[in-house]
Amino acid sequence: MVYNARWGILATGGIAKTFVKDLLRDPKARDTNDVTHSVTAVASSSSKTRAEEFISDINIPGNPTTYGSYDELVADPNIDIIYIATPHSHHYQNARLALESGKNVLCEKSFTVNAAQTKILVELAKQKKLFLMEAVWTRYFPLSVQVRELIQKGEIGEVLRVTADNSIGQGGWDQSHRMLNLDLAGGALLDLGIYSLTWAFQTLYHTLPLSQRKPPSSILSTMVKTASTGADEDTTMLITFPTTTPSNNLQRTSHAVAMTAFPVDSNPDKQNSARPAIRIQGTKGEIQVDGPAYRPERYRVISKTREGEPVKAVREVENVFPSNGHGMYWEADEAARCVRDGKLESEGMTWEESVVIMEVMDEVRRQHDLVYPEKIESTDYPIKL
Ligand SMILES: NC(=O)C1=CN([C@@H]2O[C@H](COP(=O)(O)OP(=O)(O)OC[C@H]3O[C@@H](n4cnc5c(N)ncnc54)[C@H](OP(=O)(O)O)[C@@H]3O)[C@@H](O)[C@H]2O)C=CC1
Ligand SMILES: O=C1OC[C@@H](O)[C@H](O)[C@H]1O
Repeated sequence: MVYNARWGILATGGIAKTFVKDLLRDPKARDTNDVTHSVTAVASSSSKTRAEEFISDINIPGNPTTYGSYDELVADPNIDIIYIATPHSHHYQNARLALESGKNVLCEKSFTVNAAQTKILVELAKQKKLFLMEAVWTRYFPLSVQVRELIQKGEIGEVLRVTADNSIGQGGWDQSHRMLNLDLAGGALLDLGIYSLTWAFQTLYHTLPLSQRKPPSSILSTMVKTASTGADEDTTMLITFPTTTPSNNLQRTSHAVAMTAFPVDSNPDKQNSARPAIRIQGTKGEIQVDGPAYRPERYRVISKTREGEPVKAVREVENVFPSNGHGMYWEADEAARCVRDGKLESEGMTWEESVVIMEVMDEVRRQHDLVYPEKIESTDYPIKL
């Protein structure tokens, strides 16, 4: 039996459009034969007309219902799961609205503005027996799954160090733009740094059995804020994970350097996407992942060669994007399967891991006194933002 997930789309901005286009691509093209997707409703906080335009722009079939408010959307009985695509500042209020109304939720990254908000959403989902997932789409790429499996199989030995960079070399946004606007929880850390942290965590944390996953023992960071709004524009984190599997009785820790920036670029000339944005370094070799970190295109496995040994061939694997998609359909398939199976959370991005990553970002912000407006940081509900 094929399960069809009926989606409600909350907000009609840039990523909502990209996500819905991927939802509409033929699942069979990516060998997904057990779930399909349909969009049954779209809501815009701007107007019902905006929702109608969104539908006609993308040519969404099936005549979805349109709403001029999110309140109406969450009351629609013909929705299995709501995709939240508002700015970071609004995720807590929007996700809470959906959960309080009994709806399953896939919410864009960063999940919320702080860990306290994420914890409340998780408790609510648990209490109401609803599915809730932070939409960290990169984790569901076949490439990410393969890299995690290679690490777990010991292909590069004990992984001791990861460097992950998600820097875009862009700027010049207006102060009100969501990338810079503190009222929308803008800045590099929450928007882009989350992907560098994703790589640190999915390699050094997620690859361990659940019982062995331990939050970082130390977090050091540096941050540069933009003069215009005070949002962070260049943030680097050094994250140390406690040892869980001592090798040869050596109490070694692993660590990650997670970087993100607006003014510098992980791939400056854009001519060659074969720049490793991520390096995963182990005792027996290294896996390099070519950026951008949020939409990686390939990885290569380089085995360590000892003096006198023949050099082993470098294995390079492309991440293929079936039906010329963006790659958001893999997370959508995962969400649909979880809802179908009555799972409340996804194994690829557990609630616990989302909370730990939010706690890392809280700590980095604390170290640099980066605070968003009180309304945005608040756990009160409902608040009109
Ligand atoms: N996974 C990925 O690759 C990407 C994820 N993102 C994430 O998606 C989210 C949205 O980003 P993006 O689509 O680029 O943002 P946009 O600014 O393009 O869209 C945001 C939408 O949110 C709604 N919204 C509600 N309240 C506000 C408000 N006060 N100010 C602005 N918008 C508001 C609007 O829709 P409406 O008027 O219809 O209600 C708006 O169109 C962010 O969390 C971001 O981190 C972004 C880009 C890529
Ligand atoms: O999630 C994202 O990935 C792609 C970036 O361009 C975007 O700013 C960010 O929100």
